[in-house]
Amino acid sequence: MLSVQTDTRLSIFEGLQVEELWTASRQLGFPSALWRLPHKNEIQLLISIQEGIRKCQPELEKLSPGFVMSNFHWDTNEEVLFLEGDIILTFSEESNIQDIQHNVGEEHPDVALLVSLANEIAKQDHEVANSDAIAIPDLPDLDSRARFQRTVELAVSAIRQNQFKKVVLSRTKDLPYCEKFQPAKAFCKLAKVYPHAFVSLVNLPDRNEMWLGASPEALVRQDSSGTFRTMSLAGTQNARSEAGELIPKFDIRWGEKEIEEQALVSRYIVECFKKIRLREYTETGPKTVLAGNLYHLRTDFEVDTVALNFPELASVMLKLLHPTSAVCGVPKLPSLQFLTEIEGYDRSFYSGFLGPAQVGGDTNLFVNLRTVRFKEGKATFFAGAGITEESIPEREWEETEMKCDTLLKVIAQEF
Ligand SMILES: C=C(O[C@H]1C=CC=C(C(=O)O)[C@@H]1O)C(=O)O
Repeated sequence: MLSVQTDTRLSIFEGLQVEELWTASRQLGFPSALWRLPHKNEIQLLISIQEGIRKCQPELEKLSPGFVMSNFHWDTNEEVLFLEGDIILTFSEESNIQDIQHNVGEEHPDVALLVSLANEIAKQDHEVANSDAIAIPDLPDLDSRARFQRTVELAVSAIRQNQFKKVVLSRTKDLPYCEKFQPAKAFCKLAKVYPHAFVSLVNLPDRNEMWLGASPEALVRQDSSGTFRTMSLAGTQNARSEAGELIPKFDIRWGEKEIEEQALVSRYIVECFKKIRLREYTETGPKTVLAGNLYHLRTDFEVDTVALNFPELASVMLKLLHPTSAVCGVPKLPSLQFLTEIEGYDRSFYSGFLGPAQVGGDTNLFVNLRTVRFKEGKATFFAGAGITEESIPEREWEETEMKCDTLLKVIAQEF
């Protein structure tokens, strides 16, 4: 598909801010995605004007610029959601438009409508606050706590009976949110607070859902120079002391449980490379990394796909890797079966994958973690924890609470 770049000074988008365009696009019912890659300043906004949400095979190197999103339960022959990049705007940190790519000309009536609505919104009162938009309950949710801890006990006993070695069990936390809540504002706040994360906000109008997240975990990345990257991420510790201060990285000590939990994920990735007889990869780590309010253990893997003449590596690895043992378990099939039966809810897009494909020649898919779904006045936070033989149910519950807090503490605060 033809992609045209516009001189931003001559564009009808000139002067518009990311939040105005996001809100206008949402009001007009256009599927859209907003994201900020880890350690980057630019924010990108993709709007699908013409076709709504499509489905496609994730043959990543063959896709036109767009945004991919998949459920956790994804069979490798199944298609994934694809938001076509009819317009892709790049904003600087100060929210100025730096670059515009589009398949749809600026003379298209829907583009004109979008811009005129965004201009209207820009003129409106900016004082609408996000404060108190999400109500945080004072009381712990004892029912779901007891239920989750029971699933952990059952997992530990299944592990002791050698049904599997590790399983990642997850849960949700539902909170009401009101009309005042502005997701694009929450996105900008998360992007500022979590420079290490892949921060994203996706609007899926046909489901009447929005997904906001700050993921610490890359699944497959392949840039235009042909470097492929993935990582194993597991093991969790609070990064803040009781006084709320950041604990220095060098003070963090990992127990055997976490070291083994993360090593299982690394081994799983190496097994995937072995399946395709790929030996030329570099492996760095494990090292302690900060992810929002938490520390994790991470090992990075890198492959030069040009040297190996393997341009489709990202697509091949996506099918092999998902679901990794950071979100499912080891071995994959019995742990998947166990969690599907025991969790008692549908993970939907949580612990699936999402991200831009072929935008500027780069593909960056992340595991959909530290995420919240907004639907019909209910904000549903999702979090999981890796369960091994040594797991203590209460601690695993606390870990899922801390993971929910990664988003909750930031977006429920006053703006
Ligand atoms: C499953 C989640 O995190 C994964 C990634 C990092 C650490 C994890 C852990 O320590 O259990 C999980 O494997 C989640 O955030 O919901």
